[in-house]
Amino acid sequence: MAGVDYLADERNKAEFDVNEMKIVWAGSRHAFELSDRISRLVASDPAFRKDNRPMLSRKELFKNTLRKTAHAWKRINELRLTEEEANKLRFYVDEPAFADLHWGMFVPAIKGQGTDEQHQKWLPLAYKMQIIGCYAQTELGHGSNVQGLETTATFDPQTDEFIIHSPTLTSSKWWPGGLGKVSTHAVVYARLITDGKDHGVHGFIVQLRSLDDHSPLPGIIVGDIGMKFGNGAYNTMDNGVLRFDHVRIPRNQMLMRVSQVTREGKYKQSNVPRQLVYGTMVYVRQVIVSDASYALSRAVCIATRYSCVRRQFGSQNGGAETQVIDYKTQQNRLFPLLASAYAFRFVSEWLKWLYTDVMQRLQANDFSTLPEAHACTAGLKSLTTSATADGIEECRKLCGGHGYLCSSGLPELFAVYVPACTYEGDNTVLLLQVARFLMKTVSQLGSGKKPVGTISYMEQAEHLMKCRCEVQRAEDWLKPSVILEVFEARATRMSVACAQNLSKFANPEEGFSELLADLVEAAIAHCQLIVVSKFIEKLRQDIPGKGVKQVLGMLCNIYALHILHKNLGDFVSTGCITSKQASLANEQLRSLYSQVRPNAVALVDSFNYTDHFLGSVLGRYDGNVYPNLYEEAWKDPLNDSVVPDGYHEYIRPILKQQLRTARL
Ligand SMILES: CCCCCCCCCCCCCCCCCCCCCC(=O)SCCNC(=O)CCNC(=O)[C@H](O)C(C)(C)COP(=O)(O)OP(=O)(O)OC[C@H]1O[C@@H](n2cnc3c(N)ncnc32)[C@H](O)[C@@H]1OP(=O)(O)O
Ligand SMILES: Cc1cc2nc3c(=O)[nH]c(=O)nc-3n(C[C@H](O)[C@H](O)[C@H](O)COP(=O)(O)OP(=O)(O)OC[C@H]3O[C@@H](n4cnc5c(N)ncnc54)[C@H](O)[C@@H]3O)c2cc1C
Repeated sequence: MAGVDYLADERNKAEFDVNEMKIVWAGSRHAFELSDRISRLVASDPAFRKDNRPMLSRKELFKNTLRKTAHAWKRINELRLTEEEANKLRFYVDEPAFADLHWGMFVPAIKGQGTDEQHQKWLPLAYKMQIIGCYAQTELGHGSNVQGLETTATFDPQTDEFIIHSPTLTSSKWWPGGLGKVSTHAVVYARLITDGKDHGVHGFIVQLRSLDDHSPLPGIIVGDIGMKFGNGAYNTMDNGVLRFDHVRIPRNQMLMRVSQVTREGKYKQSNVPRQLVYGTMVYVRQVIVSDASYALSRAVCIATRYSCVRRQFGSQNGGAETQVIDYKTQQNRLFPLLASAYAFRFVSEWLKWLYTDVMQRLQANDFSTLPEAHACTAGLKSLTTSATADGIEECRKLCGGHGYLCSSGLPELFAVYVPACTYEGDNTVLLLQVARFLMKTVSQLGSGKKPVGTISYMEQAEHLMKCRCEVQRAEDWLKPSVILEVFEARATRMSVACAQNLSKFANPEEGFSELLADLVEAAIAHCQLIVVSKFIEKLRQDIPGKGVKQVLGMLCNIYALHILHKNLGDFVSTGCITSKQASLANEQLRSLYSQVRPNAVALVDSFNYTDHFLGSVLGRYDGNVYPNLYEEAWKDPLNDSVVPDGYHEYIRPILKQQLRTARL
């Protein structure tokens, strides 16, 4: 029956104003209206259809992505969309493509590492997409260890050029998105060599393909690295391989904001930190945290709606069976993910603010907050992408068997999302960067250097090392001050314990290697504290709308207490809480699940996702799952004929042979 809302009862149960929550989720009324308008624009345009993706061959899939990107670009220009609107359009088209790397990495690399002159030359071309670029850093032999890259850029003073060369197989660039088949240019990271001296890795703008016929330029070998995990999924992207055979580029194509090579071949460094060469990664990690909240919220939306539609067991006297969302086990798996989606959304908003602030300071040559920005973006990228990848898979399981069907939208979402744990920095490697930052902070305690920003809690280290949690009743766990203190105490104690263990080693690097696993755990504790504290900060703001703040308060407590429950070992072994307090936290968590339950569907409606964007029969807004799931099955090309191709060659002979055997 068209037009019936099978989830209407669920929507009527909501205790808060959904329209106001939509604005909180979007970030502002402006952001909500923009997002709403663009999502409808995309959903109503048949050119952006995506339901056939898992069925397409790689070539068809890729060509389809080219077509969609060209169409998106046409619409962006026709409608004169702003950058914010264009970015939303890209988001709702929901198909990884070369343009992501062009806008998300190539342009920011030039902006962040180029000089004014280089901006003037390259940015107008890139903004009009008259050149298309990618970010060619990773090689076959090295990704995490950027300082270990092997590609060389040797200055030739005779011709005033750099010679870009791939000296070994392992120096082949490997993975850059958009490189395989599309990019005309790349920012290539290579070891700068002048007068026989190696100055380490720097960025260079290199043209790869002819702007006339797209053929690779002389000395360049370039192609796609092959199929990746999952059908459809990230295979819309042409991740590429690239080799250089003594390719010459003019000297002014080295990105020269951080350091320069003069006409005479002299190497000079500006008074900006060398780490700015890594600046594009900081930018993208911050974008990835925001994407994590969107990917997780999407999976949670599907699993929540479907859990209300799906019924199993519990029918009494012929009445309806139990909605699976009413099982406490389902709630215990689903609601922390719902809470995490909101938590990641708010922490990503804050991270965006932090990034903007750092950028403004950099303009004014204030580099003081760069280490914290690096630690926060690295740590939160790691924490949120790992939790999101696991969360999407959990949502698939929460949908039972039907979650395994492509039409649930969850397999493709998982396949497309899971590389986020690796790209832009392997999650463990990034946590170790946080750990280094923590160890440095601990070692400076008492030196007079005040820890600031997200690490300022360490200023209270003396208190946090010995404080006792005051919880006596389950409700005490609802106090933000209580939650904050135990998270701060746990993070401090884990960091200090690592620092004490490190000090037992004569060689600090040897100690660091030995303690890697503990260091990663300390880094996770610190990052979880950031997420919890930013959620609490959000709740201190004025949030209008009936019941909105209250229900967000429940989610904040669920997020914190669930983390506490999952990491009881840390909290109890560091003496931050007692086992009795742990069981009170669990009791409070159960009560919070019951309070959130009537609001569950409204909380996922607040994401304001169209059915097109969700791409899931199970997550449909109207909850009309079964007829649509049934219909969807018949669309599979395997059902085009009643008798399958291959019957005569393979099935019939077996059947006949079995008949003969049976007669014997
Ligand atoms: C239609 C059109 C629409 C148009 C619309 C237009 C709208 C716009 C559209 C927008 C769309 C966007 C979409 C995006 C999609 C993205 C997709 C994803 C693609 C994925 C791309 C990638 O995958 S791309 C490669 C990333 N590859 C890594 O990620 C390597 C990790 N590996 C390292 O990152 C380093 O190698 C590692 C480990 C730090 C060791 O670094 P190292 O060897 O130097 O060693 P150390 O650890 O000693 O570090 C030395 C000192 O540097 C400090 N430091 C280190 N990093 C720092 C940093 N970043 N910033 C500051 N400081 C840093 C550190 O804290 C130390 O500081 P100190 O000395 O003071 O202690
Ligand atoms: C889909 C996708 C898109 C990508 N797009 C781009 C792109 O556009 N441009 C680009 O330049 N690159 C790109 N990459 C490459 C990506 O950035 C790297 O793969 C990533 O940084 C991880 O590096 P790696 O592959 O060298 O992993 P490795 O470092 O080899 O990791 C292997 C294992 O070793 C562990 N490990 C490594 N070092 C340490 C250490 N010091 N301590 C403890 N454990 C360690 C890791 O935790 C991991 O478990 C992309 C990758 C993917 C998957």
